Amino acid sequence: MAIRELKVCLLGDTGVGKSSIVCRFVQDHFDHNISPTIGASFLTKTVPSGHELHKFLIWDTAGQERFHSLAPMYYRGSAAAVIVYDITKLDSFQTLKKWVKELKEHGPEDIVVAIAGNKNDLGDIREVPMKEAKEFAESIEAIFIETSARNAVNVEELFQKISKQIPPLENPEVESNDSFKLTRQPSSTARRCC
Ligand SMILES: Nc1nc2c(ncn2[C@@H]2O[C@H](COP(=O)(O)OP(=O)(O)OP(=O)(O)O)[C@@H](O)[C@H]2O)c(=O)[nH]1
Repeated sequence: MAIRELKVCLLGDTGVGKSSIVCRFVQDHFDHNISPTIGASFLTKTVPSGHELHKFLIWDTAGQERFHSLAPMYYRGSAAAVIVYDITKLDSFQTLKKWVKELKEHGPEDIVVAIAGNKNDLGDIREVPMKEAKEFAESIEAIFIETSARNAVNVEELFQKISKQIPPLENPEVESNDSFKLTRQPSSTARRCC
């Protein structure tokens, strides 16, 4: 079975739960006291997708404004970007829109964009209506899903949806032989997610 390496980056405001989503996806773990990412962290996970295996090379970026200028290193060459907002923070949805604009202007042309409304376990203090976010996602032809890293809701599904959006290889043999050749990845300050 062909293994395809797919670079994926996570973008979004600080505290929306990017690292927690990655941690849930890769290690099925949630840490209430997770610390903010410094620079970016890198993790991988391989999942089956049709007749292929998708090895996600996941760059979890730091949401703090002081790290914003590093982001192009992570979205450059990405097959997909997951832009995360916190459903309880309207501001984080505005930040998401800025990321969409930046990706459109400077990101890879064929990048798959997924919008994740995280912390949906906190629906009683919701500030971003699901309908509004869904309509926005539709308007830019992005994947949309609400997640809870805390309760393990829709995190696997988020990455499955991304896998489905990636067109299958026309010549799997070539990629299969190449599957362990990595393009150079930018260095980063790695952080244990959990
Ligand atoms: N209730 C709830 N809390 C969550 C969820 N996901 C993350 N959190 C909490 O939100 C806080 C921030 O989570 P992080 O994963 O560090 O957020 P981040 O987006 O990676 O933040 P930066 O690294 O600063 O960019 C932590 O206290 C998490 O425990 C969730 O689904 N539900």
